[in-house]
Amino acid sequence: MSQKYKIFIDGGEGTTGLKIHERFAGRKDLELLHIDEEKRKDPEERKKLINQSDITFLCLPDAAAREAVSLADNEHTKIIDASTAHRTNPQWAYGFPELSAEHRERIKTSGRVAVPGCYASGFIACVYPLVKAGILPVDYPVTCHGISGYSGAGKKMIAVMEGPDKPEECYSPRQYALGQGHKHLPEMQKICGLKYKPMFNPIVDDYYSGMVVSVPLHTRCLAKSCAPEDIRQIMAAHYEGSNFVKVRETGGTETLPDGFLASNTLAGTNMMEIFVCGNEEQVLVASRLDNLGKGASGAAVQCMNIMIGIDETTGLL
Ligand SMILES: NC(=O)C1=CN([C@@H]2O[C@H](COP(=O)(O)OP(=O)(O)OC[C@H]3O[C@@H](n4cnc5c(N)ncnc54)[C@H](OP(=O)(O)O)[C@@H]3O)[C@@H](O)[C@H]2O)C=CC1
Ligand SMILES: CC(=O)N[C@@H](CCC(=O)OP(=O)(O)O)C(=O)O
Repeated sequence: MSQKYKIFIDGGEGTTGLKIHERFAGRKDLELLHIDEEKRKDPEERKKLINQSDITFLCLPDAAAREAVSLADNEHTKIIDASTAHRTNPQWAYGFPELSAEHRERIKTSGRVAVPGCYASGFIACVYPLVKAGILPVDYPVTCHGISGYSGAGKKMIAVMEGPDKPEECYSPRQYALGQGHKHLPEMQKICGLKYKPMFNPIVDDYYSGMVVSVPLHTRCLAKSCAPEDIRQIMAAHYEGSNFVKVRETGGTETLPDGFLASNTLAGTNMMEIFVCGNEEQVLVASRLDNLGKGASGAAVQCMNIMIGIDETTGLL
């Protein structure tokens, strides 16, 4: 390989940034640009490296991600942003290539790619195909439940959960965003084309990473009456041929040991699994993924691979 892509990870010492570093181990087609430890928050130094790079990853809080974009002052550098800052910005590609050929093409040709939120990835994976197929009406009052490992909240929560003064309540699952203002709601609604914001009930639990996102549906309120197997077939057709999104062969609880859908089994991978369970009246569509994998660093590297023309089936992730 003659050309090496110059890569800078802004926020490379954070949870998502470190996972991207891990994914790059052994990649001979990439040259990583390193920032001095003491200058890693210095806008001048970050600006220099951003503009030297072919591709910069932003693994930063939203405000710092916006600042980083403003520091890029050349036509060449492509930016892949893991934060929430640009996910509903029409000038940015939404980095979920399995949604449609148009999404994949936009990622391939864009200089600015926003990586989907972790819960948002799980939700959109379940809902987008059903809206597109005309099964889920856009004015359906959608509800969503999510359970995530604590790494989803980044370094600060990891320090609390793994520190010596871990509060007693952190040994239990904790529901949050109770006021229905979670930061992923805008992208969930916009990308799926829903008329109303979904009700979203996230729970963070006492394990490191992995998540399950589920969407309960009353079949009588769908555009046409659907059994779980009909919905599973729609999902399977949508994701047919996908390397990283797999729709489980059999619906119902048969695919799940003891009927439990564990949240941590895809940790460390870029995989997502879709399950369709329930009965003629009530269907549950659920996705399982790693919040740090397909929900963050895996998705970011997958987008980069698409941008530089690497075949997904090579397994470089
Ligand atoms: N964790 C997850 O599962 C997911 C995270 N994301 C998103 O990715 C982004 C990063 O998240 P995550 O890795 O979890 O967060 P972390 O808090 O673990 O890491 C953020 C990193 O950014 C650094 N940082 C903060 N401000 C600046 C600045 N001005 N200049 C340079 N570096 C800065 C922090 O420095 P310091 O080390 O000093 O704190 C830290 O190393 C966030 O926007 C998050 O919402 C998206 C999907 C999933
Ligand atoms: C467990 C936990 O706290 N999770 C985070 C979501 C992390 C994430 O994905 O943030 P992005 O918006 O950058 O995607 C939360 O609910 O805010």
